[in-house]
Amino acid sequence: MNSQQQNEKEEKDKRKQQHDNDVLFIKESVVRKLLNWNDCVDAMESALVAMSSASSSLSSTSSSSSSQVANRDEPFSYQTPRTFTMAGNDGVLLTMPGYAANYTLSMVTGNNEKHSTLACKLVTSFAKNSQLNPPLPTILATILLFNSSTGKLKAIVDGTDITAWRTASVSLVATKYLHRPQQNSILAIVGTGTQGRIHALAMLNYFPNAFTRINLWNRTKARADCLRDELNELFPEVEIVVVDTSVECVIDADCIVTATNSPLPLFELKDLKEDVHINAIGAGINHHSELPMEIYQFADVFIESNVGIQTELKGIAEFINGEIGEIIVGRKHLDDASGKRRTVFQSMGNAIEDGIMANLIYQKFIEL
Ligand SMILES: NC(=O)C1=CN([C@@H]2O[C@H](COP(=O)(O)OP(=O)(O)OC[C@H]3O[C@@H](n4cnc5c(N)ncnc54)[C@H](OP(=O)(O)O)[C@@H]3O)[C@@H](O)[C@H]2O)C=CC1
Ligand SMILES: O=C([O-])C1=[NH+]CCC1
Repeated sequence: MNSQQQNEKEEKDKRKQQHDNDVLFIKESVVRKLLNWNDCVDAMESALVAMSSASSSLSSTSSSSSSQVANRDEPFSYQTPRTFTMAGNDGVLLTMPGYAANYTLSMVTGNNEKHSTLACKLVTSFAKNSQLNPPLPTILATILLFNSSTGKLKAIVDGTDITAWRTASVSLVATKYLHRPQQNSILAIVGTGTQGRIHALAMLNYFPNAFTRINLWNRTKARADCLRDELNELFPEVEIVVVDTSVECVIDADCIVTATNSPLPLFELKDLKEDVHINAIGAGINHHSELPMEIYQFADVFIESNVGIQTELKGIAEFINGEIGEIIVGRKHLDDASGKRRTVFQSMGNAIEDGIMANLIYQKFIEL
């Protein structure tokens, strides 16, 4: 190491020491600059694996087993079902604490260094925010990130974009493992709010050349028109079509994203192709109101984590085939015998994803 490199290293160590003493605030505009699809997908794949390790299922059900797993080398995680505090008729505050350990971020860091993270996301959902002037996002989030060895708060990270990007990135991982889009595919985005928009961007960026057409549907058509204009600018080679009904949106689609607050199903089983993958993101009354029960019944259904299903996915628990992480680590396989297959990724969102994302943003921030 020459003297210039030595100085740079000392400078960096000093800055790190300073960061260890301070509580950092990482604001939205900074978080946004540090997000990119490959890193987020890598991080979310690690999160899904950490949630599905054998140790994680033990640790999420009993406190004594969590001490048994503490010395293991494999990735594992611990989280409890999130809490919901109603705030009047239109709002709710969710608390989402989680701990993940021994996970790697090889695509981001280029090595197999192990990481751990302890975090709690506080997230609100206020249905009428889009009607404000100027409008606010419906979902607003903040992530408290702790030193996972001492418990000392190390950063407060704006979590609104993280929530959007991590949800779409988890859908990308689910789509990759359950479906893998082929060339000349058609994508349907049902609901073009924050999640619908970020999913469209994610799918087009991460699976380049797969989708030749995107069908967009939104209850308020102007919002779908806006997204069409944005996508036309960014992806002139893709045909973007705004349609009048949610059924029209999905009827010829190979891959579907539903991202609405609809309390009622948006289409039926008979409206779908035989070989189709659905990422079901939105929550109406609960996290499975956008699809009719018969779709869950006649599809392979995968989720992120078994934690919280008894409260949030109760109505479909009997149809769930497993966690995405179980497919990633090879503990479960899709039955390929039929040739044609309907798959559903029922998304819920959870704390481990947010903790791993917040820690990734923190690492990138202190290395700027
Ligand atoms: N799985 C996960 O990890 C996450 C899930 N979510 C869920 O995703 C959904 C979308 O969130 P987000 O995009 O942030 O919210 P937005 O408010 O940005 O978008 C809401 C969308 O739902 C549509 N919508 C609302 N009510 C109905 C209805 N009755 N019928 C049809 N469409 C309806 C809206 O249409 P319009 O424009 O006409 O109002 C809009 O397209 C929510 O349910 C949210 O809870 C959010 C974050 C993470
Ligand atoms: O995981 C999440 O952050 C949320 N899921 C539904 C509303 C917010």
